[in-house]
Amino acid sequence: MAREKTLFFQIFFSYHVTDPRYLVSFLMLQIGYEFDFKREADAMERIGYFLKDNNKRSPVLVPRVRGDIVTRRVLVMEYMDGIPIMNLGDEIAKRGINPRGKIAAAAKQNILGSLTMAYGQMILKSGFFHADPHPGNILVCKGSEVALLDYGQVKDLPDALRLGYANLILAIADKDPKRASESFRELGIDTLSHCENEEQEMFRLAETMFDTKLPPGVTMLQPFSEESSIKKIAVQSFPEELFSVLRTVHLLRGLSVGLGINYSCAEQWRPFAEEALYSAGRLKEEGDSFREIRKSTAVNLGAGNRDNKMDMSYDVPDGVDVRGRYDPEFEGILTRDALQFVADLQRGFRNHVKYAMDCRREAKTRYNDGASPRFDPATLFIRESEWSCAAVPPAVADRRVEITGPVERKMIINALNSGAKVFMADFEDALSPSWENLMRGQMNLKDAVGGTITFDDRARNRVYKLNEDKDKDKVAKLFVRPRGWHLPESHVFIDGEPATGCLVDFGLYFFHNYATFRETQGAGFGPFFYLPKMEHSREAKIWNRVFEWAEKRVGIDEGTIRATVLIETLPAVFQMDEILYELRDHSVGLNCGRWDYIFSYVKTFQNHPDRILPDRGLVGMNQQFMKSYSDLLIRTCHRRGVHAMGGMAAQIPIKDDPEANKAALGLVRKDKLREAKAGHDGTWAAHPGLIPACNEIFTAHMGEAPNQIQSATREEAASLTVEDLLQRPSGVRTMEGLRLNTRVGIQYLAAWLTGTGSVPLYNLMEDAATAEISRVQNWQWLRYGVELDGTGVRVNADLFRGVVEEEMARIEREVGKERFRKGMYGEARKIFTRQCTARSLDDFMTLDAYNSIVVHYPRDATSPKL
Ligand SMILES: CC(=O)SCCNC(=O)CCNC(=O)[C@H](O)C(C)(C)COP(=O)(O)OP(=O)(O)OC[C@H]1O[C@@H](n2cnc3c(N)ncnc32)[C@H](O)[C@@H]1OP(=O)(O)O
Ligand SMILES: O=CC(=O)O
Repeated sequence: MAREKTLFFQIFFSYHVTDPRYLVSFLMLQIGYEFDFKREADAMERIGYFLKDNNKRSPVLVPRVRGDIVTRRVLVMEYMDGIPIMNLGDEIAKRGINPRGKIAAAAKQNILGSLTMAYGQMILKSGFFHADPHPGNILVCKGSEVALLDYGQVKDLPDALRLGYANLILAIADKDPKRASESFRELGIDTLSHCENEEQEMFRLAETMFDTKLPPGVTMLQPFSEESSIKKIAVQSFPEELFSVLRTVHLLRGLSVGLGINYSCAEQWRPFAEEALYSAGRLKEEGDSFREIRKSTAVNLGAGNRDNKMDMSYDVPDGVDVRGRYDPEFEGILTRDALQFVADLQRGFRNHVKYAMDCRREAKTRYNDGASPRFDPATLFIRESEWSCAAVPPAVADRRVEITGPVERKMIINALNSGAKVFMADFEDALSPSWENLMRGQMNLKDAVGGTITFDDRARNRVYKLNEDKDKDKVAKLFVRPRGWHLPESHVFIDGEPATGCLVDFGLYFFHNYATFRETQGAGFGPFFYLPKMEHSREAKIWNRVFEWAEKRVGIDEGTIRATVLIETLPAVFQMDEILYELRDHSVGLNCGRWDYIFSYVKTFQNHPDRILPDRGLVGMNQQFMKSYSDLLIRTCHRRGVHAMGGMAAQIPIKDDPEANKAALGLVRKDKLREAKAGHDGTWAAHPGLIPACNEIFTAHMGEAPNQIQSATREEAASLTVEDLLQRPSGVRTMEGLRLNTRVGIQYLAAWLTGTGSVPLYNLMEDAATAEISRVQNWQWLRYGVELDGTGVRVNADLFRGVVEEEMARIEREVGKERFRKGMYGEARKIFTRQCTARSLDDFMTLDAYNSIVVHYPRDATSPKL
């Protein structure tokens, strides 16, 4: 902070050294103001009202004044209970909080975010602002709320300067040197530049003076170094009124340095600058690009602006902190009541989830020490006794073809219209869980359940909407797959911790849709869910309790929410009866999540050199461990009276090669025929183009019967042994296998990092589960230095480095230079390589990659790393 003050005075002197009267009059004026308490009280009230009027909740606390007893010499105001921001470090230490941990980072972001928001609004929207954010004037109160004290130094910017400054903020945020130069002129900042690249230097000067962001690695600016813009450009005149802005920005920068958060206030203030210029008629709403800018910022120029309000934050209940970008469109999802519902869920179940994750870690240690998953003797009675799950709801008795896909608007409409019986709308493996994707996904589902969803594809002049006769069963029934228990939602903090991702997905979807869903889709049942990646029945028990809790909370009949559990981890195959038992009142079957299952095989046996997989392409349903798993699942489900769903063939239609397309479709048909014959009640399709074939095969096999629950008992599967279930898949390991894993893994991650969670690659569907196989298989081959068949070559770090290099070059050739340059391939390569070469295998690649897509408000504030 002291450094920032020095910098401010250095700049001050450099501009006014020729006329010391400036400094004397400036100081006299400020000192006079400091001792006029009546003026101070008025300023405090004016700013307090302004911030309250323009926000649902003021970003900072402004003390209330006891106006009746204020005089020029006496100021009486509300007592603010907090600690000075200078003591924040001590307080964090005193409370035993890790100063570099997530909680401390979250608190600091909150503090700086609140101050930035308040100052942006005051300076740019009102022009009347508190001009003294030095640390002594900032208190940190309960829940990281910030109180702003001491209104002795306030500034009332003339409109011309306020708008000129708004223009400069946009120039800095947009990195537009031309606009910055124009703004300088507009503000009356004259320079005497004789340097070569004058416009660029002016822009650097603008950034140095009016933005908080420091260049990478710099913690202190050196304004008078030979390289500095101030040296290169002599500032001849500078409007005195702007000094308070300059000083405020520099104090904010000092705070940000102190808090360890390097961020750009110009970027954060862009919406306020736009609002100011827009209201003054200087910025026109022109076409899509302007709307896009508005969408991507936190400003509310939409409905909320009609009454001239600018709501910049969600209305949250106590203990809830939404760190994701504010968007007025998301407000319909993030209502106070919905957030309260999610917070109550989180509070009720967080300890159960933590315990379950601890148990996962313990089991992992056992497997790493040589044990294998097995049936649990303690739950023999569940496996051996006769019991059934609750009857299948009539609305979903027939599930012969289910389509899956991310919660993307057009795909939701296409999937619901596709002719499939069910659409599994995915917040999990097919979705990259960015804030935007999650919130838009919730909005899309709400519209889908309400039957109002439409999508206007202007480029193709096509409007998408739901099939007209939805009452005639032409619209697929919706199942929603929330994320797995392990994934956090780092844009929503509850009581200082990131929320559990699946509780946010479930909570928001359930809260907004349960009533309509039950009326229009579920015939009194629902909503319906798919539950992923569980390893043990204790995790199913948590879900069961969540369902009971939700039913009770909203007053619907117990046992009417229904869920299908994906059996997609190796330990879970030994827990199928137990999982159904825990969910017996809420179950509607199990599903063979084959891709995650393969991934889990490698993960579970990561320390078992005798379990190394062949090429990924060879690990199909014909391998003994895969076939046995599907057979046992069918037997288990049918014995308990629920659906045994098949899985996903990876082939998708191939548009430009009829022969290849025929072959791909042939493989899908073969896979579906195997499933139907084995006794599955239905299957998954990745693409609408596969639905007719899947339908035809299941219908040919099942006829008019809605399922095979009664007819395909598969009693003989009871004799399957542990060895059948664990048998290592056979086949060769090849250089091409290693290469394919590498280019698929990197391309998938590159797509995921840019917001796409399922992609077609080499004519196959790729999502997080299939990409995980590529990752863990490379890791396994590297870890054990496997010999590639027919070459005598062993996989090692050098070989892998070369493969990565060559495959990156191939990807660049395939996708084209331009797309490659603009994409996230470099970052994806880094993550994928790190994951494949790590000493110990990370549980999930997406946990690591998630750090790259979490964006907290304010943007660029450091996000807690997982
Ligand atoms: C292992 C697991 O967890 S499996 C479950 C998770 N994975 C999934 O759900 C994958 C779902 N499938 C998909 O995402 C896509 O089909 C992909 C990425 C595999 C292929 O996508 P694309 O190559 O873009 O498909 P393509 O161009 O052939 O699409 C043609 C049309 O079908 C639509 N479409 C494709 N797949 C789907 C789908 N799953 N649901 C709804 N519509 C779809 C497209 O939107 C497009 O519509 P349009 O003609 O109106 O524009
Ligand atoms: O989630 C499905 C899978 O196959 O994995």
